[in-house]
Amino acid sequence: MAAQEVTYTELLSHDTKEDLYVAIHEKVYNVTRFVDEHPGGEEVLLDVGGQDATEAFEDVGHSDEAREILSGYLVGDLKRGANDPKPSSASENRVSLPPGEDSAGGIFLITISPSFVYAIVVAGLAGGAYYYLQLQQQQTSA
Ligand code: HEM
Repeated sequence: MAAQEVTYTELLSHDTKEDLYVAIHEKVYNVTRFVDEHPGGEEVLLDVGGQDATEAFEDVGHSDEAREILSGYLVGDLKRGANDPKPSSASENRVSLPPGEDSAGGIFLITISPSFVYAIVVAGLAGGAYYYLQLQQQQTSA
């Protein structure tokens, strides 16, 4: 089945609560039936209705579940004409990032730093204990 194409002009015309399209990562979604269910409220969805919502969607850091919900409302690919706005640089960058790269970086820092601190504390304790034992030995042999 060939993917349906939605022109930018057509996207713009679906900007009301009763008929709401958004574009995310160059795909167009009909989120009319989702507006009332959106955990982030209807207002934010109406704000980006009929527009490219990639940046707004990604800035919030939506879950994989949110992305799955989204895929259920797919209409087709966004078709930009020569005079239509280009994707914002932020959305382009995000498309090229492997999914989860941001959070993976965060997890890496969290797992590295406590173990690093732990290693320093253990080394310090071991060194202190060794020094203390040496002192005691010197005292008893004297
Ligand atoms: C159009 C497609 C969208 C879908 C399918 C969607 C779906 C969801 C879902 C399922 C959640 C619950 C948390 C999570 O699973 O991440 C959520 C939360 C949220 N969404 Fe969206 N969202 C969409 C667009 C947007 C846009 C364009 C904004 C603009 C700012 C937005 C703002 C928020 C906010 C602020 C929350 C957090 C609500 C809270 O935790 O109180 N969403 N969204």
